[in-house]
Amino acid sequence: MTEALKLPIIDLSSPDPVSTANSIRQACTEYGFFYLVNPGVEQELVERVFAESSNFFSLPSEEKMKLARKEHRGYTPLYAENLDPTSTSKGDSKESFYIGPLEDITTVVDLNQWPSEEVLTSWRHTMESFYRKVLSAGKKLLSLLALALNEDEDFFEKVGALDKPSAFLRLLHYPGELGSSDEEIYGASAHSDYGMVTLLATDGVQGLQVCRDKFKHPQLWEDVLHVDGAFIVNIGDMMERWTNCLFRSTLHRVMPAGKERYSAAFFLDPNPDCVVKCLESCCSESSPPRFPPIRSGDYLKERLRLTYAS
Ligand SMILES: O=C(O)CCC(=O)C(=O)O
Ligand SMILES: [Fe+2]
Repeated sequence: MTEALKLPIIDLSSPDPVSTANSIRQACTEYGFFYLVNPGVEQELVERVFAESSNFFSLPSEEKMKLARKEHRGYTPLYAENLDPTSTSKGDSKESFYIGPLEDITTVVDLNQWPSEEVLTSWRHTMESFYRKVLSAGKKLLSLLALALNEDEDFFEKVGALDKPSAFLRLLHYPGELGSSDEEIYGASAHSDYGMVTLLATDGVQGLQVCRDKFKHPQLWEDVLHVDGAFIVNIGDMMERWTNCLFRSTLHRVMPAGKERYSAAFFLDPNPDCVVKCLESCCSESSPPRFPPIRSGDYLKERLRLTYAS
């Protein structure tokens, strides 16, 4: 039996940054998860993203495999990924599509892969609009996270995290029918996110669960219900390092719902050259840094290598 978790609700449009930052601090220390309302991304756009996502995932497998993941952009088929290295499962029952930074074409080549415009005419435009809007919500949220950590609101800019951030939009599709199997198959097996912060849009089909205490046995998994118009935000491991574990990167997973499910996760991670080093306000003589400083790009590369190793 699982119970639904009542996560805190943070309003990104609140005119009072100080009280919002206080609420964020509490949410991140207690849960590492919260709902973000009024993110400045229209519901109509979110619905179009899911409709276009469905158009892509409905294409024949050979078509999708033409855009197979390269440079961490493009399509990953069912069972390609096992997020829980301790599990022997054949992989997660999800397929996905990654879209990386939308570089200014005058300065850097676009490494993204896009479905043919003849087949999916408005697909790229929809995804680019969504990417830009969520990135802008994420940057605003990071200024509040900085305040929540007693830093200046432009802290993440000053340390170089937001100069060409490593921000990846991942469209996810969990099929409804899985066929029979002896092994336990997860939509997404238990994991914590690797980076700074994740903003997740879900389509209303249940499945996401969190485990607030990973050391407790047996583990208690609680449902995170969908809230219309809200993003589900969670703290990633890199932010946990930055804050010396003050902010929690919480274990989560997606259970098969017996019903098809779409979601879109936006992983907002620092520029690869940004060095993640314990914040002064988060360590002391009695609580020294638990992790050495690390270049963000090196950390993420290793985590991704392990995920796609098998
Ligand atoms: O699809 C979801 O609800 C969660 C996906 C997720 O946790 C991830 O991709 O890291
Ligand atoms: Fe995740």
